[in-house]
Amino acid sequence: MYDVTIIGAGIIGSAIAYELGKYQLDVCVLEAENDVSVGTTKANSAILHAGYDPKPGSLNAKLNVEGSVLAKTLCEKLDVPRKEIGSLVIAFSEEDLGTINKLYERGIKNNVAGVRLIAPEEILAMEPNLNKDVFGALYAPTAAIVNPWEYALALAETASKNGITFMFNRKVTGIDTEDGYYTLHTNAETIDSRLVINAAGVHAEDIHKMVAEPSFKTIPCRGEYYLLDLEESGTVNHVIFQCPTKVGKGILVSPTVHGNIIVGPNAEDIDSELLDTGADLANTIDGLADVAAGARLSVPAINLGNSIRNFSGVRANTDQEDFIIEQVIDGFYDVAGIKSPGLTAAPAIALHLLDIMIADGLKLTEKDSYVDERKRVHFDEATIEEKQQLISENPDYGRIICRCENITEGDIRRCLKNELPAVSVDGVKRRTLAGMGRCQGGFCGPRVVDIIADELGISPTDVDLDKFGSRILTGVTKEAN
Ligand SMILES: Cc1cc2nc3c(=O)[nH]c(=O)nc-3n(C[C@H](O)[C@H](O)[C@H](O)COP(=O)(O)OP(=O)(O)OC[C@H]3O[C@@H](n4cnc5c(N)ncnc54)[C@H](O)[C@@H]3O)c2cc1C
Ligand SMILES: O=P(O)(O)OC[C@H](O)CO
Ligand code: FES
Repeated sequence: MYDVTIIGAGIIGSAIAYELGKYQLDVCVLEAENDVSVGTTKANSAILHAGYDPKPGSLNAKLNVEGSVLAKTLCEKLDVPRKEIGSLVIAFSEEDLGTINKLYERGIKNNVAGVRLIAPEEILAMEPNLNKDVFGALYAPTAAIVNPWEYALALAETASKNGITFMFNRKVTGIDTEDGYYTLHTNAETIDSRLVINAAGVHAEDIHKMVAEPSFKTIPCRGEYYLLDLEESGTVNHVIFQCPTKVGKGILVSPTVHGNIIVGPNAEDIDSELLDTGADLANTIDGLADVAAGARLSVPAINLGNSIRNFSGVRANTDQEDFIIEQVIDGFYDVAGIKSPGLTAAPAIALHLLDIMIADGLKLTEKDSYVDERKRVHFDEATIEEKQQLISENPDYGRIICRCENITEGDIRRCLKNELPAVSVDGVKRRTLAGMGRCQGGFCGPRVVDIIADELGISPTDVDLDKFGSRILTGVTKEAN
């Protein structure tokens, strides 16, 4: 019997697991897929929003601002790439000026540090490639960019080191309400748990309906992106937003923590039936055309021809305006409708949930000791002396596998043996960046498949690209000489 079971290992499930890992509790995380961060957490704009956008007084506003502050310390402690580059919301008309004034007032009410309105001259000095027709902008210096999957992984790895059990390829298919506990049915074993936390992203409504009548409706909303080559680095220096509309914060152009430029997202409601079919994450001609047009309004000369990847993510929007964080029935909690700024708010959402659970009677006793730090080893980021040391200890660090991103065999083999190891080519990519470069794995992909097969002791034909069963190879086409 577990004390607490968390359903879902996205940023929300991982942030909750990280907090619960500090206490004397038996906790498990059930994740339908084969890794942390394979849902919405892996495909978003990767912005830690400053917090001027949400309605003052909402949970969304409070947890956004708190989460953005908490992320600063957390990312330092857990060695997660984060850069506080600031954001600009650009006004292109008198009407837009009215909107950024309102956002400024919201920023003040929401206690966002340092927000100010700035004039065209200052904007163009900060961003020379911006449309010269700019009327003004809202500057929020505390907005940051982050590596979202590394963030979730860092929280989950730390939770795992603190004794939280992560069970992958465990889809929750039904929940029985017993006397004082729950029985969760999965595609494998059944799990008994006193308390249950529903952090299942776009599927939170399905999980909710396993124990209670519907109380919210999910309206999945797709956002599509371009990711530009490192050559385009410097196109913009800040996160460049346009004025938000009723469908979202609009199309942004922003650096990523790896030095690429990310462009997107549009906002298109999609049929719930499409979820998990692959069609939910499709890129479309119309969607990408919207993104391109939006990006060109902000940065007229943006070089979308130098795109190395298109991708899309699905927002867990609901018919409720705010995040849904509440006890549904005794001992069962929803953390649902976690749309944007969920990535930013995640650590604050975890603490808010714990406060609710404590008020409901959960007793927390801190462990005598727990891990609260993490250090990544990335050959490419090491000093010359550290590189020499790594190679002398393990010659695998002397062999570059991913030439675009300078990732060594040592980096790849380590992530296959680490806490919560990678089990797929994309799992390796999320942990090491191998495959993230200009050729998108065209060169390094086959070598990565071989290394995974070797480490896991399986045939290359059994190596997955991403989700369980997403095989890349079907058989031998020609024998090596
Ligand atoms: C286009 C887009 C842009 C965004 N940009 C930003 C941004 O810049 N900044 C920001 O703060 N926020 C942003 N967001 C929002 C942010 O990405 C989400 O709020 C956040 O990732 C939600 O995390 P999650 O853990 O709730 O969901 P997920 O990451 O989807 O995790 C839920 C997990 O539950 C698992 N699961 C589902 N059903 C079951 C089941 N039956 N059994 C077991 N496991 C199950 C899934 O496999 C999944 O791994 C954006 C979202 C989108 C779509
Ligand atoms: O379009 P929104 O409001 O869902 O926001 C998405 C990201 O946070 C910003 O691109
Ligand atoms: S060699 Fe790895 S992405 Fe190009």
